[in-house]
Amino acid sequence: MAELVFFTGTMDSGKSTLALQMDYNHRAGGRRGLLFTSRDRSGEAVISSRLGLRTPAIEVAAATSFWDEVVRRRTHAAEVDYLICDEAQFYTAAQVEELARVVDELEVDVYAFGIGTDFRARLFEGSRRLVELADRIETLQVPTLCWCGRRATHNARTVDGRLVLTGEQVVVADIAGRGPAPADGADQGTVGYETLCRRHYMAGRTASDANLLGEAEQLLPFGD
Ligand SMILES: Nc1ncnc2c1ncn2[C@@H]1O[C@H](COP(=O)(O)OP(=O)(O)O)[C@@H](O)[C@H]1O
Ligand SMILES: Cc1cn([C@H]2C[C@H](O)[C@@H](COP(=O)(O)O)O2)c(=O)[nH]c1=O
Repeated sequence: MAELVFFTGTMDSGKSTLALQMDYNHRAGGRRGLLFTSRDRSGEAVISSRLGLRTPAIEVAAATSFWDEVVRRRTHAAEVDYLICDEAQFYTAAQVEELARVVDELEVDVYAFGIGTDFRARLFEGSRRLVELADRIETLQVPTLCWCGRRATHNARTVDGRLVLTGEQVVVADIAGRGPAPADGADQGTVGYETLCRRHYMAGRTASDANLLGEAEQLLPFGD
């Protein structure tokens, strides 16, 4: 029986790596699949892992129909056994519903990968629908860590290292300090992301706040 599985974790938790490993193993087992992504950080239609792997993928746009993509290939006698769907947080609820239909009516396995929540700790539309519809939800095994050493559970957006809570929901960028700053953040400071534990996310304390405080404490005029 085909299934819809949602693999989720914070940014940088290994989702794209796992997506490419799943594809590799299924392909090696003689199955045929299609790879999809949406707004990959590289700016290209690829699934890219920070471990250096990258594989071309079909870019998911607002008009993309997963049903049509599978049916068109099957009409031309091409088998499709599974779909790998990266950056699934960016898919619409209707697209996720279509993925569920592809599983149930076409018997195609769908493996979806994405972050759950945005920089305001609100579920993305695609992730919400996946949580609601998936047969299984798997949390990535290797935890990312907050600067304090606790497991990171939240994706904070930073501008010049400071946590921000205003802005567009979608701003494609990397963990702060990795990769080029996105063009739309160029004139307002450098936009990046940082994974934090809930305690430090709620307190709005990023690694650079902690460093600044550390430096400030070292400069305190003890003895005065
Ligand atoms: N140089 C490295 N050596 C070992 N592991 C690395 C290295 N660079 C990245 N990684 C691993 O890759 C993970 C990020 O993988 P990636 O698939 O890009 O994440 P995601 O898609 O969830 O954002 C990191 O959490 C880390 O475990
Ligand atoms: C939290 C958050 C993230 N994004 C973007 C930033 C990255 O381009 C992707 C996540 O990529 P990853 O492979 O999981 O590292 O999502 C965003 O647009 N808005 C947000 O709030």
